[in-house]
Amino acid sequence: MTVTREPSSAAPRPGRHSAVRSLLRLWPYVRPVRGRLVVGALSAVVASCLGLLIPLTLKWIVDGPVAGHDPSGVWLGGLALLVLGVAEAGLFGVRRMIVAGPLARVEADMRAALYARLQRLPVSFHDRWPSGQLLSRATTDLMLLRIFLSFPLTFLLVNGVTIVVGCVILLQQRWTLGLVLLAPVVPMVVLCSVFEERYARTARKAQDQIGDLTTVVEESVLGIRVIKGFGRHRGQERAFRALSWRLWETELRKAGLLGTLWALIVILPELAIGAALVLGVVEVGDGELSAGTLVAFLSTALALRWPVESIGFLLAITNESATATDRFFEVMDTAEASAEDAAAPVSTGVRVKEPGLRLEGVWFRYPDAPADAPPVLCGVDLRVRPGETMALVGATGSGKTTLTALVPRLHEPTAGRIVLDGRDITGLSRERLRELVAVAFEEPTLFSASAAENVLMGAPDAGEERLLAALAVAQAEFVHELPQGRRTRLGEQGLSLSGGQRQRLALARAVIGDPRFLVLDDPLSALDVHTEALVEAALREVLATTTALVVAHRPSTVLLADRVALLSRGRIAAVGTHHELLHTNREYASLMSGPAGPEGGDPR
Ligand SMILES: Nc1ncnc2c1ncn2[C@@H]1O[C@H](COP(=O)(O)OP(=O)(O)OP(=O)(O)O)[C@@H](O)[C@H]1O
Repeated sequence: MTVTREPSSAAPRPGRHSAVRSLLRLWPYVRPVRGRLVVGALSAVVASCLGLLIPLTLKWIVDGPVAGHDPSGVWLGGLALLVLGVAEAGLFGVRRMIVAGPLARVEADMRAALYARLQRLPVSFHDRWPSGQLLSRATTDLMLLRIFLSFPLTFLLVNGVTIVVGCVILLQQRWTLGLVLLAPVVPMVVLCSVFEERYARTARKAQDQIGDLTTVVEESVLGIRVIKGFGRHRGQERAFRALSWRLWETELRKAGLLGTLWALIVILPELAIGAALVLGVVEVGDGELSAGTLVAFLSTALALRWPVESIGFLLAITNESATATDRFFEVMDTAEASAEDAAAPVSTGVRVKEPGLRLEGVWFRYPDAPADAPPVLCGVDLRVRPGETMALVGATGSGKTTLTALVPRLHEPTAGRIVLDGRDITGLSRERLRELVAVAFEEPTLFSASAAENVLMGAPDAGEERLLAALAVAQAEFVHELPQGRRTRLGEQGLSLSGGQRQRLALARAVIGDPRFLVLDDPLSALDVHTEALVEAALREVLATTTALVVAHRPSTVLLADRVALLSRGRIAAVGTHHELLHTNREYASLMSGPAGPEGGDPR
């Protein structure tokens, strides 16, 4: 068995739009640099059209100075060719200089917008979307879009104009030969539209598979300890190889489609040029056409080869970019549709003059839970008085963590409401709610910043004194022993620390802001008995002035609380002091004394 997630199509996605409609959605990001893009495109159009003057100059040289044996005229013609070549190259260079910087800005702006949106998305969104899918959208997809804006977007226009101008020149030179050259246009248009549809599907598949692969790599790196500990590296390797194999197959299909299109796009015009050459030579032989005109005609046709041939390649990148745009906006749109505030039940606005924390008829079911699964919480009523510490006890899987996540609005209740100091939390701004409520989870997450920065996340404006006090409460003074003291940078996710050290830093982060409400999800589970006793002694002082809800598995943690609430089958089954419940409630007594609880869980 491997620990990889399902290929992701987990990431929900709507049906595909046309490539143009998808790409038009980039406009708000491209708008600020539109001037530069237009100037860049115009320079490239002028450069490309200057290239088309070269065959006309050749015609002048052949029919004029060469036919008239005029060496100075040939030199003049050569000089004109040189000037045209230099001007063409110079203008293409100018275009690059004009657009490179602004387009890097567009990419950075889009990435920043995506990152900001990801930060604001509800936890339920992150539960649903594999992280690799989000990573690949923020990196490879956005890079692809920058490449599209700087190259294919301009060159689809430039090559289109060049082909039209070239065709006019060809028809003007000799319309009969011109028609021969234009004959492949209709089959090529049909081919391109069939290709567009097929390539779009395959490109989408490949980009999603890159996301899946990124997820596997990310999970393997983050979970390297588990993988090594269980000797699962071969299984992981197999999973990775299977996914890369699938990606390889899709990439081969893409290459096959592109190869077929390219071959036809190259062969059809070559055949037409061959036919025109034969006809042209016959006409020159019959004296109906000058040699210079034939040279100019064929040079123009050859000059149009690259613009025509590149169309397949440009269409391919355009298609992939449309897919990348869809993938980018799938996240941005989901965010708009399911942003926390939008998902929140409408605030009743009722002000109850009652301090403390109250849960009223709270129901909750995870959005991605199976349809036949019962709700995790089924009408929870609980009141925590101001300054009181309420322990929340229940069997494993009874919904304690879920309940605590509702208070800081990491999830929204399906029904019912949560009231802090008489105000429905849905009526409080996010900032106000974060000021009022601090949380510490059983699985402490630290960031690759210094120990002090991690703690100060709980109160960015707190000074040195409060930082030291919070570290003392959490018995996290070990940070002073680190190589650079509390300024020591912690490794990724704080993995350079022990589980207990991480928990203590997370606890310090929760208490530093001196919050009115403290929600602790079994915050001492990784501590040894001695350290736990020290933290509890210090925490008692903090809890004396704070209204707290503390998930507890062990009697020692329960004893921190004034009262205990027993969560069972989605409801609060009993509330009382630890000793009252021990004597009056068999389920509670069994949970606290060790044997498996009634839900079959391990009460630890
Ligand atoms: N993101 C999720 N999506 C769907 N179901 C979930 C999700 N998270 C938790 N659950 C389910 O919700 C139920 C309650 O989980 P929760 O983590 O709240 O239990 P708990 O009482 O805190 O357990 P423990 O004591 O082991 O920490 C479990 O059945 C779990 O499988």
